[in-house]
Amino acid sequence: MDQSSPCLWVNASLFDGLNGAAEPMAVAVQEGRIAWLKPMSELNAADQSGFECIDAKGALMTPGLIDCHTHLVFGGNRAGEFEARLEGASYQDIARAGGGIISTVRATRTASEDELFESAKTRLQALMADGATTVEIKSGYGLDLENELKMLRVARRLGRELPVRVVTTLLGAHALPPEYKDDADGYISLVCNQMIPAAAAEGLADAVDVFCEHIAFSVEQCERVYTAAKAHGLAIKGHTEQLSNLGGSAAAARAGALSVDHIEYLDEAGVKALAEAGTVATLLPGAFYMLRETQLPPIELLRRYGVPMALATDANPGTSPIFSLKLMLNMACTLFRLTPIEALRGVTAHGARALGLQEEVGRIAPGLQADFCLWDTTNPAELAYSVGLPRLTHRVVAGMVAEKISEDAA
Ligand SMILES: N=CN[C@@H](CCC(=O)O)C(=O)O
Ligand SMILES: [Zn+2]
Repeated sequence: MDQSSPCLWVNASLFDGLNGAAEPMAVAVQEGRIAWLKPMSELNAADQSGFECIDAKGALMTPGLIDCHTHLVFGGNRAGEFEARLEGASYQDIARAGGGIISTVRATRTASEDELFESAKTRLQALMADGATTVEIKSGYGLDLENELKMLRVARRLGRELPVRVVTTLLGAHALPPEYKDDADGYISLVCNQMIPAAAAEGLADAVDVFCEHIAFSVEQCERVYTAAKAHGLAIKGHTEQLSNLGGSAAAARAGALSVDHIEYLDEAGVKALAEAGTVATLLPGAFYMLRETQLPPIELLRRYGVPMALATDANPGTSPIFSLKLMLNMACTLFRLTPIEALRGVTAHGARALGLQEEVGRIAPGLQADFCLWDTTNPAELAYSVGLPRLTHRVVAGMVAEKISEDAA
């Protein structure tokens, strides 16, 4: 991505990733990074020299949005499973009968790298059209060495070819592939001894994730994966407490996980463990909605213990075929009772923390990469309040206007 020439964005209604500003702000960008911020009332002529001035005309400026949990690369789709669930089958029943994740594994294994790239590109573009500038993408539908690496190569290529930062996560421990039926420990050995070393050696993964659940892997098996990941210098994350409480979140936190995700069944001991370890709780209201779950994540406890809450789409063909972070803002408020500002922090500052990128993206602050969005409103709460509007007018990545959707705002 090219670096931009020095730009001064003036008259912005700023939400900096944590809080809103009381008055219009000027934001200076140099060499793709935020150089400084100033209230408009303090801006003088000398500040502006050497900068190209762009008038935001009062538009809301937010950090570029961060989707810290997606499964964007996959073959086929699961519309049939959606229909079966509407007729009464549960996600767990479908998984135990060899459908669910395993049906996407079959379609992903037979797809070529180019086919996976093209379909994932369309999904990623949908997220970008909604303001995403950083997107995490997991493997997890290959479940053998060759196909897990294939998925990660596609994810890396998406980051190279599109104006968006892509963070990749190896999710070999997502489900038990048919070849290892009745030998989950043997499969975990494959993940630890072959997938993790290969993904690390080829620079294909930034982190390693697991699915800790009765229909997937035990706490002990997940701990083996964490140990191997850390030995190869990779960050760790977990799908935990989505369908039951196994204690997977506390185990992940003890191992130093960046985030634990889903967490509908998390209890107070688990919340305490997150607070002690500084692990982020990632909320995924899309899966909660699609599975018509009733168990709510422990939002009040997370607030009480000061655990940062990230928010993501979990975009995937089974539990969350939803490619809009803005819809997640609304769902986090309507379903989980987050405030609009908490929800926005979830897709900005706290989303960045869930990826270990808090010194790089997620806030509009000096030194960070200049990734931001302009919206045709002045009120941050409207991003969560309304679905379909307000419009994104500009998406800026590393100081460059990657998309200018409208002439109205600047
Ligand atoms: N919970 C496990 N994995 C995914 C679902 C994947 C699928 O059903 O294809 C999730 O995050 O919801
Ligand atoms: Zn997931």
